[in-house]
Amino acid sequence: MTQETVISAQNLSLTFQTNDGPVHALKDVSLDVEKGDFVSFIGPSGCGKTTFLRVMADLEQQTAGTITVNGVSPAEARRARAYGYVFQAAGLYPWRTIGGNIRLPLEIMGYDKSDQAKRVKRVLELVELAGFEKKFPWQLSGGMQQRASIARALAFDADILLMDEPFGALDEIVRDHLNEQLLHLWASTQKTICFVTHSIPEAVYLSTKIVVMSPRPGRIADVIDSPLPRERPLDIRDTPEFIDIAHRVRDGLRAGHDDD
Ligand SMILES: Nc1ncnc2c1ncn2[C@@H]1O[C@H](COP(=O)(O)OP(=O)(O)OP(=O)(O)O)[C@@H](O)[C@H]1O
Repeated sequence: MTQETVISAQNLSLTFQTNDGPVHALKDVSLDVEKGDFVSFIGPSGCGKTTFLRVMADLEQQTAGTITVNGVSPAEARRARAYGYVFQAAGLYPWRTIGGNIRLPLEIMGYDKSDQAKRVKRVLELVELAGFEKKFPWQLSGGMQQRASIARALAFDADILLMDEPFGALDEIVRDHLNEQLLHLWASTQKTICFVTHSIPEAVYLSTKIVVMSPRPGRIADVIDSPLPRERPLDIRDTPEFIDIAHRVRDGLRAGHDDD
């Protein structure tokens, strides 16, 4: 099978100039993400996970190195609406209903009204918010708002989903369920997903590739190609294979800390 590289970073560095001096958020990061990969980025706070995602999304510019998204610059990929982005905070417009928030990118992209309605219904079911379409964000819990923001990023079917700790604020049962749903969605749509998390089990459960990062400056400490099958029931988390990968992630995180 020929692989198609969707995101390619070569010796990518990003240094923020601050009043307290330069902050080396990313240093010499090289990574290829293939079409259909589910890549998790895991590492301690401040290791540059969000910054890396923001460079992919053209929300930050690297200070050295190169990066392409779908073979073009992040700016061109953004203009081509190559990706949906789910932020840590839900970021819903308070004056729009949940349905209205999810519909917004579809309206901007010119989907017809009946297609908009179908898509809103489908993604609301996917995140278990069916029936909440007419509610306003402030009428939902924080976790439900985050699920709505995930629905919004799923609604327009971009090939790439960039997800920055989307499930961090959710309780464990809902999180497990959304993890399962996300895997189903990924398997059925063959999207490429880049996913930031602090959770080792979440990274191992979801990913085909786990990128372990270390701080100061943000570098890649380990890249683990998961040997787990793509079809994953939740109880795969009790298997020796799963536990082995989790150990390797933990070792990578620990090695990064030793450099401090
Ligand atoms: N706009 C900015 N200006 C200056 N420094 C920044 C800026 N954005 C991020 N940083 C710094 O860059 C480093 C990497 O930040 P980043 O948010 O990418 O880390 P992270 O791994 O996503 O952390 P967390 O897990 O806490 O979300 C941190 O030291 C942070 O303080």
